[in-house]
Amino acid sequence: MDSDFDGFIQDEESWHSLSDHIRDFPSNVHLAMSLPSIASRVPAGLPNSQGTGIIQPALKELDTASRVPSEAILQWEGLTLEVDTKSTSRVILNNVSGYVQPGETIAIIGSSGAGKTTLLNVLSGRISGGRLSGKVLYCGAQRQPGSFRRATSYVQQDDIMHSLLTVKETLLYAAKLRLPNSQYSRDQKRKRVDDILHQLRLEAIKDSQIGSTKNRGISGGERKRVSIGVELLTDPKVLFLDEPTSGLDSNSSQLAVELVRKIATERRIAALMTIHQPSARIFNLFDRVILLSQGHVIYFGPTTSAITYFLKLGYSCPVHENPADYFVDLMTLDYRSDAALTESKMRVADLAYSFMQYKTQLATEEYTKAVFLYGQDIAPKEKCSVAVTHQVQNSWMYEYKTLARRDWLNLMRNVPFLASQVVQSLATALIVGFMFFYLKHDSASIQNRLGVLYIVALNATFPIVMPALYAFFDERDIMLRERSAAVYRVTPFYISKATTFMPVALTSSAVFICGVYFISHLTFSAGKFFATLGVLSCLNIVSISFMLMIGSAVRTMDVAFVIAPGIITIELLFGGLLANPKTIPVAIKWIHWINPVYYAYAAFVLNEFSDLQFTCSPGAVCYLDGMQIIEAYGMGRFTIGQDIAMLLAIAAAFYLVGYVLLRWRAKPKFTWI
Ligand SMILES: Nc1ncnc2c1ncn2[C@@H]1O[C@H](COP(=O)(O)OP(=O)(O)OP(=O)(O)O)[C@@H](O)[C@H]1O
Repeated sequence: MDSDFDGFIQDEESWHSLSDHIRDFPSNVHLAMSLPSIASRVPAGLPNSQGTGIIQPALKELDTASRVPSEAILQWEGLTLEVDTKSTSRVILNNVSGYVQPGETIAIIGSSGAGKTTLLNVLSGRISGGRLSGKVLYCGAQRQPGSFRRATSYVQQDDIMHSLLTVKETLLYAAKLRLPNSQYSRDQKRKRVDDILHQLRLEAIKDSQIGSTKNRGISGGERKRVSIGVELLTDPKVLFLDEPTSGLDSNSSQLAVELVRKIATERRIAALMTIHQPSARIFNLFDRVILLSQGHVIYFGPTTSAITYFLKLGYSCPVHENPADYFVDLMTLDYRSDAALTESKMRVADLAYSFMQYKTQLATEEYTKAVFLYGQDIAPKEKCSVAVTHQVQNSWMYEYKTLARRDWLNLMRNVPFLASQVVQSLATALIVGFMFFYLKHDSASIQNRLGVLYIVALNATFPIVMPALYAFFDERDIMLRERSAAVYRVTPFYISKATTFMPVALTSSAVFICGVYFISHLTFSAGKFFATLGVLSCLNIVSISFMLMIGSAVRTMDVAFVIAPGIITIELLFGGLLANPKTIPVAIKWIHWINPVYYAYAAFVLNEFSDLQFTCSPGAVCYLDGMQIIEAYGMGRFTIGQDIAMLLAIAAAFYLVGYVLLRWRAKPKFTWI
């Protein structure tokens, strides 16, 4: 096991030096160790604070829970998390204990890498990987993942939202999806949104778009308040916030914390937030603070007692210094030199050890009454209840309709995307149309007809898949986040995506085929035109299903943008024009049997050439009958109907695989204790 304390705590000399400091620490009580991982490293024979004996082993008989007020909504004891790194394992959280009561706001403060987010994730039930021990109790009982998730909310550090929705729309769709129809009417949901807008002072910007790095929207502080508002809609009993002030200026940071505190107090919500280095004003807003360093608790208690506590340890915070800065400096390892690092490690170990002793002392009656840690009762006595307000899920159809409306609104607002789809289709149709202008019925037109039909098929692959894949990744991240809060099912999301991308794909293909058909003068009859359009629509459906499958299978967009074009290129290679299907080696022949481009192209060729007659040009390879061409190119194996059936079967297979992969990806893989 390895940690930043290694090489220090195991070093006997360091422990002796540490014990010198500890010896001066409160000596009116019996000192004992309750932090097993440190205790186990104390060299045998180290004198205790009175210098009269050996430091006692952990006092197992001390029930730390007995010190936790009965109204604590969430309490955690002995949380230890160990993760494996490449060469060794590392302790990220070390015997962390604490609790939070309704109506109070607690800050987890520490330098970068102290374990703040990890602690918040463990408490909110969002930790995966590593070996986690200890216990987390909700209302004094073990947490049930489903009901705990519904009773709590988590505001993530990065605010991922639909950039084209307005503030009010964002909250309204969140209310529609998160609040059950059985308990909230449409008007009540709207009222709830208005209340949140008012409470978080968002009324002035309620009609502004959220925006993103690409299109400017509301400010960072406003975005954060919208994120908080979304999570407050369900009236959570516990609100977790990961670095809600990160990236904000001091005024916005203060406003965010002030509002959280105010709402937490008014609505009796227990708010727990990580914060890196708050200003003095923000620091004073917290009811209690947890100071973390290298996974160890350095202090947990009322904010107002922190200065006194550290003073008792011999660390006097200068009058004009921000206490939070002072504490974080104390807790931070100094990597500027070996000597500074050793000294800072000593100090941090000293602080961790001192707090551990305080915890032990608190078990005694005198200390329970002492001013330091549990002297203040923030919450009036109230009974904690595990019953949650929002347990009923909305119907599948309601979720689908709401998600589809939200997706559609987003899509329609994405004017550059829509315009580029239409312009691309129109421009390509004109170029292709005039390149193969007014095809005749001679030998040369055979090659041109085969070429133009291949481009029609090609135009339903890359131009459809790539932009949709890009849009899907943004949406998928939002879905994964909303799913982690059990906001809706995966199926309505998936079907909503499949159905909202489709009209755009079909429209751009229709624009393209109309242009090409009439300018190139492909064989025109209503039957042939609509048959081509029908096959093209089926290929579009396959492309959307392929996009969903890749988007669900691959974790990052960078990889998806390598894999998707690679597969499409193979499809085009085996599509029937570049290599004759009859001559493909047996070992790889199967590729064209599962290749949608082949079936679409075969149907196009069959449709176009089946009734055509050609004249022979002197010196050219001569085919008089279109059926000869179909036979020569290996395109007549199936009827158009069979080709369409194969396309739809491939689309169904892609949809299914994509759905299974997305479900797997969206399934929470968290460790529960
Ligand atoms: N799964 C993991 N595997 C390996 N190391 C991890 C893992 N999770 C967290 N860590 C490490 O644990 C330490 C604490 O991480 P955490 O994100 O909790 O820190 P933090 O206090 O929130 O820091 P910051 O303020 O920079 O976000 C870091 O050094 C991090 O690299």
